[in-house]
Amino acid sequence: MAELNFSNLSKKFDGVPALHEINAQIASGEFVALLGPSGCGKTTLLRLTAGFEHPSSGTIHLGGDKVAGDGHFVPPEERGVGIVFQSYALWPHKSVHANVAYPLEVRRVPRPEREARVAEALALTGLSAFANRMPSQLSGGQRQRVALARCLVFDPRAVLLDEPLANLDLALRASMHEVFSLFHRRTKATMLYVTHDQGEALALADRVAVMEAGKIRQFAAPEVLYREPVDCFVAGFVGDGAVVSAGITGQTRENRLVVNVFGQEVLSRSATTEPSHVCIRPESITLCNDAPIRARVLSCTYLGGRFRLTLDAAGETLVAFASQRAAIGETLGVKLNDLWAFRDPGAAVVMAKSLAHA
Ligand SMILES: Nc1ncnc2c1ncn2[C@@H]1O[C@H](COP(=O)(O)OP(=O)(O)OP(=O)(O)O)[C@@H](O)[C@H]1O
Repeated sequence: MAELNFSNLSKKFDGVPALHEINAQIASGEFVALLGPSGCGKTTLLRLTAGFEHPSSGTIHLGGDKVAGDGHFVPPEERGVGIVFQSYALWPHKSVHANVAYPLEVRRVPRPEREARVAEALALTGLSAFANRMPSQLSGGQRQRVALARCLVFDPRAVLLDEPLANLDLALRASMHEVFSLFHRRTKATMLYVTHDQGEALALADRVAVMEAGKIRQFAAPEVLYREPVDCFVAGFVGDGAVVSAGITGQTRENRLVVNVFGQEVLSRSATTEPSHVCIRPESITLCNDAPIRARVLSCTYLGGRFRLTLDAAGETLVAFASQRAAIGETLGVKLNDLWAFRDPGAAVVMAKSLAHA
């Protein structure tokens, strides 16, 4: 397996930027998810890595070799990357065994070795009993496992997956998460996984690159994205909760900030002393009758074991968990603790604009 490196990578289609100055390093054996809304450039980054597109500028290195950029271009079939598509892309007239064996036939691997490697790939993906079936005789999840086995069998330098679970129903998606995790643990493959489903990205990846409008906004471990988002976009896109503007009023000896939220002083973790916003996750909210921040219940949904409430506090929508059902329209007290404060890069611009108007 090999590390993957993007350096100042940009791509334009007919002069319109789809990716802008992407810089990222993916370690050998790392599982990275590309997460972002439709049109943010995830698939374009994957296609550039596979060799289906040429970069407009910048370079891509795979395992230390330059595969694209600066006048170099290694074609897809020579990059040694495996690709798993949403549509499975299996040969319909070949059995499961023949589909998985195909990449080895193309590479002229001798039959005994081929048989051993196919058997191993089928065992790894739990498909040994299905070797003689045709793709039409398999479920969607089983077909996707064949695509995974076909990818794994030739020992690729990296595995690229483009929304591989998008065609499957919710229950099957959850069980496929375990298949992907197991696949990754056993093969130690370098994996680049495109999804717009944040649950999938946070559950599966070692690190997640959150993209928006052709740029990477934050590239970090799932728990860091959730607990320490760098800007309003990431805070709002990843995880549940609210993003509210807030100003600093003090600092504790433990380097916690005291910020003013809804007219109350609240302790916050932060990487800056000039925050513009706080991120309020459900875990930061305790509901208690005598708390000074008052919030009106907008909705109450039973999640099994607990209720998810949406609350209106001074015009902002908060999300909280409760052990008991709350009535819609009821007013509750909200206590905030352990928020995350950050400075949104856009905040300075907003301030400058409003000053200019004044
Ligand atoms: N071949 C192409 N020609 C012109 N524009 C393209 C082409 N491929 C992609 N684009 C544009 O580049 C931008 C990024 O597209 P891309 O498919 O990478 O987004 P994405 O994040 O994968 O979206 P989705 O989640 O909807 O698949 C979009 O604005 C898209 O319209």
